[in-house]
Order: sequence, then C-alpha cells, then structure tokens
Amino acid sequence: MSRHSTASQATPSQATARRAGPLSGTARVPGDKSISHRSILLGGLAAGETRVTGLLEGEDVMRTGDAMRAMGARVDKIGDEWIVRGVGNGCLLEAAEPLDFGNAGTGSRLTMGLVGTYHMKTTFTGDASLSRRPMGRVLDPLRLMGVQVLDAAPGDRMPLTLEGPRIAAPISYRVPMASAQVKSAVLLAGLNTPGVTTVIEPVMTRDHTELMLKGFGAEIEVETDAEGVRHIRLQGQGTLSGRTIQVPGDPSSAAFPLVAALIVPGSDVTIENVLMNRTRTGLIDTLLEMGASIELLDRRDAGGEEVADLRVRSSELKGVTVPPERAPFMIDEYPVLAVAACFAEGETRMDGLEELRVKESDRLAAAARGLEANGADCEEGKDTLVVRGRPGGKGLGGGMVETYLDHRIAMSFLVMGLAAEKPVTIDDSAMIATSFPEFLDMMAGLGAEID
Ligand SMILES: O=C(O)C1=C[C@@H](OP(=O)(O)O)[C@@H](O)[C@H](O)C1
Ligand SMILES: C=C(OP(=O)(O)O)C(=O)O
Repeated sequence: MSRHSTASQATPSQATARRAGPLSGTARVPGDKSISHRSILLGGLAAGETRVTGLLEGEDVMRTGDAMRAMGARVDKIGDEWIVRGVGNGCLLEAAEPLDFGNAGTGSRLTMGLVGTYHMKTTFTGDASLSRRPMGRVLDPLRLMGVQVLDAAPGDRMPLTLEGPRIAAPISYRVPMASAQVKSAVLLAGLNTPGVTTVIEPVMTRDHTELMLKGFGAEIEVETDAEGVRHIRLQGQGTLSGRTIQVPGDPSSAAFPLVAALIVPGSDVTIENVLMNRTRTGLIDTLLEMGASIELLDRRDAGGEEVADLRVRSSELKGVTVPPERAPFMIDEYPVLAVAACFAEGETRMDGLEELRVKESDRLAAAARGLEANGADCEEGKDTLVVRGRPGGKGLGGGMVETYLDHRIAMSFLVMGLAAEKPVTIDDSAMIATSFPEFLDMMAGLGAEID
C-alpha cells in the first residue's frame, strides 16, 4: 500500500455509454466498502494479526490503510490476503504528517473517532469534495468527550486538526441524523475512553461497526427498546484481538450491474457473493416491489454475514413510492434507483432524502440535473425526488452529465446510457476508482459498451 494521488487530481476522463445487445454472464463485485474500512481500522488497532480476504482495493480504503500505517500499524498485501498487524488498543502513535483521506467520508469520519480520544494531535485533509462535507456531526460528540478541534475550516470542515484530552470522558450520545458514520465514530472514540460509552440510535443504520467490534472481542451490547430505539453500550479500554475476515461483495456496487441488467432488454446476469445484511438491502426490496426479476440464490453465511448470488433478468418495471424509513438501508443507491425509475411505467417517488445532500456531491441535485440533461421527467424537492418513467427508454439520453467528483453519480449515468435511446456521456470517470476500480472492465465483460 503506497501513497498515491487522489483520483480527483487526475485529468478528467469523459466516458460514454451506449445501447448494445443484452447483458449476460456472471460477475463478482469488489468487497464491501464499509466492511473493508472497518477491517483495516479495527485490525490496525487490535493486538496481533488480522487476515482479510476480499478487501476492496479502491482508493478510499487504501487511504484508510495509509492512515493506519502512519499511526503504527502494518498493512501489507501478501498473495490474495491483506495482513494487518495492529498496535493494540490504546497504543496508536501520533502521525508525523497530515492524514489525507482523498474522497472518503467513511475513512475520515471513522478515523476521527478512532484517534480523537488519544492525547496527541492529528490533522485530516481531503480532496475538494471531502473538504466541502460537514464534519461537525462527528466533531460535536468528540468535543463532549474532551477532544479539541484546532484550525478547522469554516463550518467545521477539513482541513482540521484534533487534539485529544489526557483522559477522555465517556458520553451517552443520541445520534441526531441517520448516520452509521457518526454512530461508528462515537463507538470507536469509546474504545480509548474509560467507562461505558453509549450511542442511542433512534433510526437503525448499517450495523457493521457493532458486529465487527464484537468479533474483535470488544465488550459491546445492543438493546432495542419498545419504541425501536437502539441503545449501544461499549466498555472502553478493553482488549481487541486480531481475527480472520472474509469481506463479502458490496451491495452498493452490485446495484450498478443489477439495475443495468433490469433495464437492458433481454439481459440475464448473475452477480455472485453479494452481502445481504438487512441494513443494506433496501434497493433490492424496492426493485422487487417495482416488479424486478431478482432471484436470491444460495443464501449462505460468509464469516458472520449473509451473502447470496443474485440472478437478475430484464424486467418491465413499475413506479413505486419509496418510504423515508427505508433511506438508511439504501442511502447510496438512490442515484441508480432514479435511473431505474426512468425506465419504469408511471411515477416513482422517493422521500426522506435529506442526507443525499451531504455526500460526495449534493446527490439529489446532481441526480436531478443528470436526469434532466438526458430528457427524463423528474422533480427535485427539498428532500424528495419524483421520476416519471418512459418504458423502453424512448427519448432518453443524448446528454452530458456533470459528476461533481462523485463516483455513484458517474456509475449511475453510465448505466442509464446502456438502455437509453441515445448515448449518455459523463464528464469524468476517474472517481469510480474510489469504490469500484473494476467497474468498466466488469461491465464490458457483461457486454456493455462504454468508451
Ligand atoms: O458507515 C459507513 O460505512 C457508511 C455510511 C453511510 O454514510 P452516512 O453515515 O453519512 O449515512 C454511507 O453513505 C457510506 O457510503 C458508508
Ligand atoms: C457516501 C459514500 O461514501 P463516503 O461517505 O465514505 O465518502 C458512498 O460511497 O456513496
């Protein structure tokens, strides 16, 4: 793992997707991004060796590896395995240089939690997209634990420096927005804090941090009360021990070949080994409601998480209303769902999308602009998106999409171009490497025409 330049600093490379024949074949998507970041972070902290197979080798995760190495962990690829030799809980070293997280919200926010309660200074930087994203959501609970924030850009943005207290104070923190990153940052901060750190989560979000902390031997318990609110309690300063991790395929990456197979007529594609954790399957649930042909084959356990192979055949989709409470279970999949909705009969309404505005781009605006540029009928509200579809893709395409340094906007609109009447061009495909470096090759292997 070596230091590298950010995809956002590379020369923008346009890409165009166009209609060709049906998509067919079997594919594997890279490892889950959320689990990959956490494998490196917890493996780098735990005592002993963590062996990881299936790690996502996207830029975001490589940045997390660089950060953990800068704080004393060893992170090496040997054959197909990543070997992480951790420092032991409580023993991270002060990084000599700023930690550059590139485009990665998850890597930077979780690392702020992990190091915030250490009595040392750590500086966080990122690319233009990451430097626009709000960090106050993580800094606020860290301040309550005694962490000082030095030199933050206006609005609690990066670049910023954290200085931890001599001894951090445990807190009980109710997460004010549905965010697994905020929940995780507080829990990771609790690892180097005496006593019990509690996170109260009114709306459940992806639970990989809780599951993995348990797997590494942390004392953590989760209780769901009568109102459905989750109370997560972590005993600080315990021992974490290295373990073996198999990272399942990322459902947020599988979303792209999946939607492509649904909207390109005659397609029949199988995507193997996709994570089926119920906090991640909102897109599949929604597409099934729209009439999609998706078979979940060979559901099985893979190292503590359920996986399945998805057989997807092109389908006549119908518009649906996606309820706001589903948003945390498919938060990164709305742009590609909006593309699927363009090919469905009738109207698709998506509610509760406020969090889309603070991703790598304002995804609600970016998706709406891209759809409009390609002849789709859509309406953007404060936290809603309505799309009226055109079965068969008639009149769709022909536009240039601005991607705003956002990998998911880039991949979503390339998928649109595979089924639209006219080709779709994106202004920059470089950011795809942050989460799915194999995307263009994998889609070509299924028969897609993207150049
Ligand atoms: O915890 C995680 O691994 C993630 C949480 C989500 O972000 P938020 O916590 O901001 O919703 C998601 O969008 C991101 O891609 C990964
Ligand atoms: C929101 C995303 O990532 P992050 O917050 O880690 O940048 C994403 O991958 O869609």
